[in-house]
Amino acid sequence: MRIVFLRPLRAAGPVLLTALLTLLLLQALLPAATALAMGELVGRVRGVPGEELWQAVLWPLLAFTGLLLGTHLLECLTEPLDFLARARADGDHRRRLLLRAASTPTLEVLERPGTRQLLRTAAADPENWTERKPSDGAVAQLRLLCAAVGFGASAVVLAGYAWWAVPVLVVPAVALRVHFGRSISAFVRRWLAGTGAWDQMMVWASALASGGAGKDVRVFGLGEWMVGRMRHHLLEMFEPVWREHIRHLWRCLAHGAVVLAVLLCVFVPAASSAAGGESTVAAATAALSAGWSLFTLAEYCDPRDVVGARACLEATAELERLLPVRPAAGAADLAEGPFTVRFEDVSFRYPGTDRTVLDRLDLEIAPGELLAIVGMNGAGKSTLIKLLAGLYTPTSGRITAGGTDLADLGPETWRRHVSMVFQDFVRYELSAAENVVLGRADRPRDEQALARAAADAGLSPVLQRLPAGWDTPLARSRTGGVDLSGGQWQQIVLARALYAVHSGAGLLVLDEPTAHLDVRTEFDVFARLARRRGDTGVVLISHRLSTVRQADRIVLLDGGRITEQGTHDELMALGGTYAEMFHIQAERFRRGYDDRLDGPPDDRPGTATTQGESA
Ligand SMILES: Nc1ncnc2c1ncn2[C@@H]1O[C@H](COP(=O)(O)OP(=O)(O)OP(=O)(O)O)[C@@H](O)[C@H]1O
Repeated sequence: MRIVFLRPLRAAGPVLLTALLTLLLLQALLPAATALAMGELVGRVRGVPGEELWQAVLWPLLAFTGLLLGTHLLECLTEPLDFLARARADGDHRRRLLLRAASTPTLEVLERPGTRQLLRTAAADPENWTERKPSDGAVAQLRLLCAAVGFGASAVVLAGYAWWAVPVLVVPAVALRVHFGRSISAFVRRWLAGTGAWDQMMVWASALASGGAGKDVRVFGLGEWMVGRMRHHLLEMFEPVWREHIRHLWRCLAHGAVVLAVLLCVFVPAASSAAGGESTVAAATAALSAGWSLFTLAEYCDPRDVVGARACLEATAELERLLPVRPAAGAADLAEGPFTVRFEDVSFRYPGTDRTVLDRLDLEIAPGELLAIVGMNGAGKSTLIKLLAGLYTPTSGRITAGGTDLADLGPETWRRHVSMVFQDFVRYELSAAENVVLGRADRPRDEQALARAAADAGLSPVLQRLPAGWDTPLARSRTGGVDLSGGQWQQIVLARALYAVHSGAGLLVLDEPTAHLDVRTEFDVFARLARRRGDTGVVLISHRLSTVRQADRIVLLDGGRITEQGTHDELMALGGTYAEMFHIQAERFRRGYDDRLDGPPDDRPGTATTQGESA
């Protein structure tokens, strides 16, 4: 894969980049200029009477002093510009990467294990010394280019004083640089080969330090065992690294010996020819200085930066290939007003698996209908609503809304019309209000919709207890923040989905939205939802059949197909799997085992069939 290391630096902007390049170039040219100034200085001293010496050396001395000061000044100026250019380049890299990852229309590609690893490598967030940010590679390449110019300048100065020394020094300097780069690559590869063991070591390290596993560590006395596992994985990773380290050390010593031998090959003849009067001391001094700079310039760029950044940039290039850019809004849009959603002969398999989760399924969700989907664990209920959300596309068949295929609507258009509560919802460390208005983050905050969503989700008593009401951060780690209980979080997430509905979404999908709620709150929330849903279609997945029975229609999913459907009473009369599940839950409740069916007295299965609403 062809990697253009300098590309990330485009984000630094032309002015900053030109300034940085100029400074780096000047720094690279300093050794050649210093060699010239030294030669000139020493040359002026020779044969000048004492009283004229000061006059003779004044200008070369000033030039030499200027070069020394210039070295320091250039370093001071380069550092902040270098920092700024790197920050801009890496910031831009991360922004592009995260936007790309967040813009995939479906989750399919993100869920592949390979993609996750690529995202981690491309994240420009080094976790060990082998990893580098894109800016490290880019600046290293920039330095390499400047070093090549400086190298050429030093070679020219050297040729001016001792042409024969040029091949004697240049060839080994370049060869040693290439060899050193290869040695570093081998070292990095050895490190990377051990990252699996490192990850395993980190599992135990974080378990030992975490509060969650801390209980197991104490109860089962796992401390020593875990430390032993850590040590095992640590040695698994580091023993080969240490061996490579020793080899690298020997290589460095060998390099030093070669540099010394090569320099002596030039210095000794240069010094002896100056001593013998065949050349001047000035020529010897300049030649020695320029010759030495050839080797120091070879270190102007750290090969680790290039090798480390290569992995990051290769992962980025691979992600650019894998992750499609943000799709343009679909050409079609839904007509204003209520719409019907249809699953037409839909089958689905998760990518990389051969199990058919949904099998030629047909289903219709009418506007204003409260549809419940039930089924055993793993029946495909959550999968069905992920397809409905457009997070996956059907393997075959199609899903339509208002007669238009979701694929033609495009994910961005469709998501304005649908609102969801997922089983595994995310707790954002934001204020209560910010958490709710995320339901329509693309619009300005709508106070009326916010108040209605809070009332419908039964959130008002929770808000009253929050120290700063809507503005309270929902994380104890933030100043003035609080931690909510699981049920209270569920109400926040429900309010978020309802906020989207009050802002125009025509379909509300709830996957186990009340699993953490107490019975009274759940009953109130559903009573309000049933009463106020208007034209909004509601799809509800719940294992609590006392909640489900309020639905207009109940659909039983089994083996990826709908095997039963009807109202609660119809399904009970049918005496099939739904009725069996309901009886089992009722029996467990009667024996006091299961809290899933407990509810207001008139709501308990087996005790009453009518629904009441509480205020
Ligand atoms: N991301 C995924 N990749 C591969 N298989 C998956 C993925 N998510 C779910 N599955 C599989 O799809 C099947 C249906 O899962 P799904 O979560 O839809 O069931 P469910 O009816 O919602 O179950 P539950 O009641 O336990 O929540 C299961 O066999 C599950 O292992």
